[in-house]
Amino acid sequence: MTGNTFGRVFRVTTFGESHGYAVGCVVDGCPAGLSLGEEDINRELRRRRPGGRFASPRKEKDEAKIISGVFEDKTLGTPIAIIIENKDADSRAYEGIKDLARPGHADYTYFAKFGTRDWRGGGRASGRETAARVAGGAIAKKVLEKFGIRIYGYSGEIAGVKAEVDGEIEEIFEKAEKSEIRFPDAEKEEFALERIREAMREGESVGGIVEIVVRGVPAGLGEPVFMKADAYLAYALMSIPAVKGVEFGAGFESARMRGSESNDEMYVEKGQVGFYTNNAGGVLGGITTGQDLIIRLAVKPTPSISKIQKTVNLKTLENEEISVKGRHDPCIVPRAVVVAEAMTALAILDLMMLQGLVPRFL
Ligand SMILES: Cc1cc2nc3c(=O)[nH]c(=O)nc-3n(C[C@H](O)[C@H](O)[C@H](O)COP(=O)(O)O)c2cc1C
Ligand SMILES: C=C(O[C@@H]1CC(C(=O)O)=C[C@@H](OP(=O)(O)O)[C@H]1O)C(=O)O
Repeated sequence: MTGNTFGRVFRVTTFGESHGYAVGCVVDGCPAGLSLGEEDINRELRRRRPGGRFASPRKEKDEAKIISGVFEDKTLGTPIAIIIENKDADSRAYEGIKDLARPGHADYTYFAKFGTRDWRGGGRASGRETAARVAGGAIAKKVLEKFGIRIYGYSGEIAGVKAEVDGEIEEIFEKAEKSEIRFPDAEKEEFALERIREAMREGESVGGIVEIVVRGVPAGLGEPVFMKADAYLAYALMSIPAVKGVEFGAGFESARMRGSESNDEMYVEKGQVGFYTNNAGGVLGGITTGQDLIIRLAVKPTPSISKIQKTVNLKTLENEEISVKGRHDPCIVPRAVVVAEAMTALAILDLMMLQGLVPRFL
């Protein structure tokens, strides 16, 4: 048990360090006969890759090479191995701080656990590792599409600026995809951008909220009592670096409601059970209700900032000060959206496969 694999039936193992030769993944358990090409994966990788005015300026093409498991554009049912080369790692900014633990990053805890670490960047704790999850998630998304399940993600809040959205999720998603920061509210976007710019000027960073809506999930997915659909999704989503909280539906707001406000009242129409509201976020008793899944993730501000902070030298055990230079995301939220979609896809597909809902041959 090394913690590098997610999933019970549809399993994804990621490998690679941010400043090593490559990152990548091995996907095991994918049904045979799924049409799959590198472009299916690259489309998702492009949505996540660094670059642009409000992201790390590291220039990575993030082009996937499929080196196993696909023949004549179809999956074989054998392990699918994908490699994404690191083409633009630049370790110079890390040389002067190689023994210092960046506050908020994983330098101290990796050192405490392993007694060593790849100081050239975040290593396996780097946001770069999430490119590999997005590659695996792209495959899961393709399988889910066959079952009419679609996952939509966007930036719900950035630096305290909330997107006001309403209307169909497809439209919200399209608006978000047009925005540099995946913010679906054009009016408020300028305020969010200004908060990011301000943080950048001050050597700071900001956080926010990723929102995920999953449409087309059948009622009845998820296992009592521990492999609950919400518990498993929360586990998947909390594994994303910088995610500090996950809520479903009314989430933490439920704590302030009365029973009659929180309960989703029900009705029957033409023999079908329906709900007037969705405070549950699409899960009751760990089992999906057939409504949209509504999930929100709290993403913390990027830990690597140039503002001077107190820290420790892991070698000499002396108190020191640190200012982190280099190429960092001023706000992780817009890029984490894509990672959250991928982890959602992996968890939902795995739950479906656990229940025997996906044949071995598609
Ligand atoms: C897509 C993505 C991009 C990230 N970019 C950066 C970055 O540029 N600089 C940084 O210090 N942390 C970045 N992070 C966050 C760190 O990887 C994360 O905070 C660190 O591993 C510590 O883990 P924790 O915050 O989950 O405790 C990024 C995370 C993600 C998901
Ligand atoms: C390279 C990516 O993001 C990186 C995530 C990251 C971190 O510490 O998490 C630090 C920066 O990289 P570097 O190690 O080069 O300083 C980001 O650019 C990526 O997501 O592809």
